[in-house]
Amino acid sequence: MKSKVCIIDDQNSILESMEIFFKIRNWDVYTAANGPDGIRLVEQVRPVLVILDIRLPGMSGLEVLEKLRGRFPKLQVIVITAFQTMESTIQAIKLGAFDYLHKPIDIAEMDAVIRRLEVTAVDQDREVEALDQAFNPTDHRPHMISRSRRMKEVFKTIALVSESRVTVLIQGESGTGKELIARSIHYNSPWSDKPFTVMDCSTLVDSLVESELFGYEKGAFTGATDTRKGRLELTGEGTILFDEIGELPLLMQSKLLRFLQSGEFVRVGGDRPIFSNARIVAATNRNLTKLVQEGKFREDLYYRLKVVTIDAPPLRSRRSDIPLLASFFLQKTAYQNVSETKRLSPEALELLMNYDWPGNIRQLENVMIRCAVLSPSAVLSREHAEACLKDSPTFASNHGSNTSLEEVEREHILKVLDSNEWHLGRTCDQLGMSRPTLRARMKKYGLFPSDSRKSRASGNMRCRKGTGRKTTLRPQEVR
Ligand SMILES: Nc1ncnc2c1ncn2[C@@H]1O[C@H](COP(=O)(O)OP(=O)(O)OP(=O)(O)O)[C@@H](O)[C@H]1O
Repeated sequence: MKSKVCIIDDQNSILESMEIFFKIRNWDVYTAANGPDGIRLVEQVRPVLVILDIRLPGMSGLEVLEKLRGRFPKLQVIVITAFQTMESTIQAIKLGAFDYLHKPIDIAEMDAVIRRLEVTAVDQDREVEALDQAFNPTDHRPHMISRSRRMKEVFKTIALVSESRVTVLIQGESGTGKELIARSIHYNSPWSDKPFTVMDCSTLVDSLVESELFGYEKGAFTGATDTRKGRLELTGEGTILFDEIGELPLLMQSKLLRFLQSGEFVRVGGDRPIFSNARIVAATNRNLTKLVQEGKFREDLYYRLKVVTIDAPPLRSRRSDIPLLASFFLQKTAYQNVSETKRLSPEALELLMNYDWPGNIRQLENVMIRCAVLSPSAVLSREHAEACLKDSPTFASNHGSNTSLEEVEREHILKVLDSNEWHLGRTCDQLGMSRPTLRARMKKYGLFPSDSRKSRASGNMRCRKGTGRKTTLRPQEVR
């Protein structure tokens, strides 16, 4: 089926040349010479694209744009202006025009805009439409956005473990979505109406950990003027997440182990054992096996926790998720700020796809919020995305030139392997390499799927914990 375009312009010569331009590109073309006729035409024809002159007799192009935007939010509009006034251009972009062109129209420029629009419209519309269904602001369940093969495995495990109450250990770099995975387990379980509680083991002072977790009796220590329930008790039959479990002090590790073995604990200053049926999930961005070897983490506790383990993959090993996540965060920001959803230009998307994201999804979320809020236009340019990224701690090191050719080649091959989820055929196509050459290079550089994370992690700075973390808690949640 042909795509439809409506051209609204009062100049006959423009209508005619535009009609030819689109017809030879296999579009169905409809024309109108003024605003009211144009609006009626769009209502009848329902095109995917409108080419709109800003200066029209009677009703101005901006008024037409505003009316069309309100009624057809997904309609793409390219505005044409003979007068290069910044105000009307800015106004048009603010009102959601996809792009603008100046008269006299340069065919090459027009072609480039249409190509960009087609890529954006096809790729992003399909995704944003899918996201429209996923993004429901009144639905408070956690939304995990992904289409990558690696995350499908995670989703499967979440589905399987959520039906039971087994202990789950979630491992992964900072910002990979470990807490979101824990929430998904809880909210997909039969106990989703019970509380979800977070015990952040890294931020608590040693002496406070025990009373925070188990609670205390009145008079247990100076300042204990009342009896207080700890997080375990507050969790009831719900789920308690031990975030950054690797940071738990050794003394508390043995107390937690005792609880895991018996299901019972005692409040600080108390003597009555209390039974808890809370579901335990632990998360860590540290290598627990290494901590065990170094004597910093109890081996028996480690095995108690890892009944089921889930590995949250770093974003750079599932680059196919980047467009979807970026669109999701733009949409979320627009909803939170009651503004229009910004879109990524293909060039901006390319930049995001080639970046390594050492701070993972949290970093991408922060960059997209910054882009959405600071971008003056509805379509984010590469330059703008670059400016928003540039404050990221590792951007410079990602783009530095102080590396040998071999290092660059290794990095590039690894990046393409990652983005194709280690599918060798697709990687060969993209690299323009034969399969034996690719295999030889992989051998030379020691690239194997399981090494993907290790080989990169060493060079990357970690995002500081807490940046961009949501602080709003739902009624059933306790932090
Ligand atoms: N698949 C996803 N879809 C949408 N948002 C996601 C996804 N994964 C993570 N996020 C978002 O990214 C941010 C970081 O996620 P989260 O806090 O779960 O990471 P984390 O691994 O627990 O980080 P840390 O180790 O620093 O505690 C959150 O705002 C979260 O909502």
